[in-house]
Amino acid sequence: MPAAKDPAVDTRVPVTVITGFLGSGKTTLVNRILNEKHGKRVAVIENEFGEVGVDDGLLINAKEEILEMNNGCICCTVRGDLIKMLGKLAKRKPAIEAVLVETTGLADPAPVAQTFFVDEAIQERFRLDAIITMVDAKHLIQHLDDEKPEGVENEAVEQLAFADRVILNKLDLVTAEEKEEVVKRIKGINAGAEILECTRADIDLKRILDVGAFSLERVMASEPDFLKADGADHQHDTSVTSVGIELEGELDMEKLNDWMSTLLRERGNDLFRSKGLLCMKDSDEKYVFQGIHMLMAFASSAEGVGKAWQKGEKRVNRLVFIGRNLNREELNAGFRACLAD
Ligand SMILES: Nc1nc2c(ncn2[C@@H]2O[C@H](COP(=O)(O)OP(=O)(O)OP(=O)(O)O)[C@@H](O)[C@H]2O)c(=O)[nH]1
Repeated sequence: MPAAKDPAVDTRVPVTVITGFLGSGKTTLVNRILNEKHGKRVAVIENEFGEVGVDDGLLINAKEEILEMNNGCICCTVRGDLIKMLGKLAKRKPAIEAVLVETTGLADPAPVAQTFFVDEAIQERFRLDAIITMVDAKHLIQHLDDEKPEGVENEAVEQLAFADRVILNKLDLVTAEEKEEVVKRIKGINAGAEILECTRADIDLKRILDVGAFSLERVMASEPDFLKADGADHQHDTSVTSVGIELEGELDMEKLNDWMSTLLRERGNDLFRSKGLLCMKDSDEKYVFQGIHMLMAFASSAEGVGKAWQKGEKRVNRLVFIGRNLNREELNAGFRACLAD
């Protein structure tokens, strides 16, 4: 086992892994951290599930470094990319002082954590500070109870089990009784992690950043093979897929609203997540669509959500659906029909 360094003299760059199911509020938390005047040079590594990335358009225009990894899942195929990115960050001048890794909503955090202990060069420069798991208070129980095919992990359970801190987000969407039920379920999976309650990821960042909460010894005590696992032992639920659509042209807001409302009302159970960056007829603003099961919302860059279209930026609509039983042709045709005449 690699020797642990004394945290008091450990000068390595702290890395915070932000995990949590699809739509739980990870990007909202990253934006909050980037907005905060903490005076640190922070780099963000983003990994999104799906064929079309949207999160780059949702992160605020920060001076910080944002690195995208969208060619696969961070917990299996792209671990090499993560190591390469960290290697590059380590050479930055002036030096990066903190790294945030936002995983996909379907990632198992264990192999991501393992990266910081199996690669010597990474271990020299970085230390895994904490695994933070975001929880959508409204939808967590549904995801914990989701029946998986034989041998397939439930990501929502894994993400909680591995958490050093749990952020119980979206309290505005649940009653006090519902919240208590969610807390009970979280404690049933992970009794040791501190639970921080909030809405819109509004928490005291001192409770999650540079807290030295990850303990290799503790993980090894419950998972003795943690450092030996090669990622091949965990299987994703292949019935959950994504459909990404990229389409040029201006959309008709009314048609889009009608189509999306009907789609989420009828298919919301299977549609875990939908999100998009959109171009509306007669508007220079970039619109953001956010869907989580049956809940949906539109916002625009005029309201401070996402970034406005940049000068010279090609105005292409990007929309992604993640869920079960997705019908690609139907989704493509439905979206295309929302184009303005
Ligand atoms: N009502 C409510 N909505 C929230 C809260 N926190 C975040 N949201 C909204 O939930 C949606 C998803 O938030 P994100 O931060 O994009 O979630 P995410 O975990 O990054 O999503 P993925 O990366 O797609 O897995 C957005 O529309 C947010 O504005 C909250 O506390 N309450």
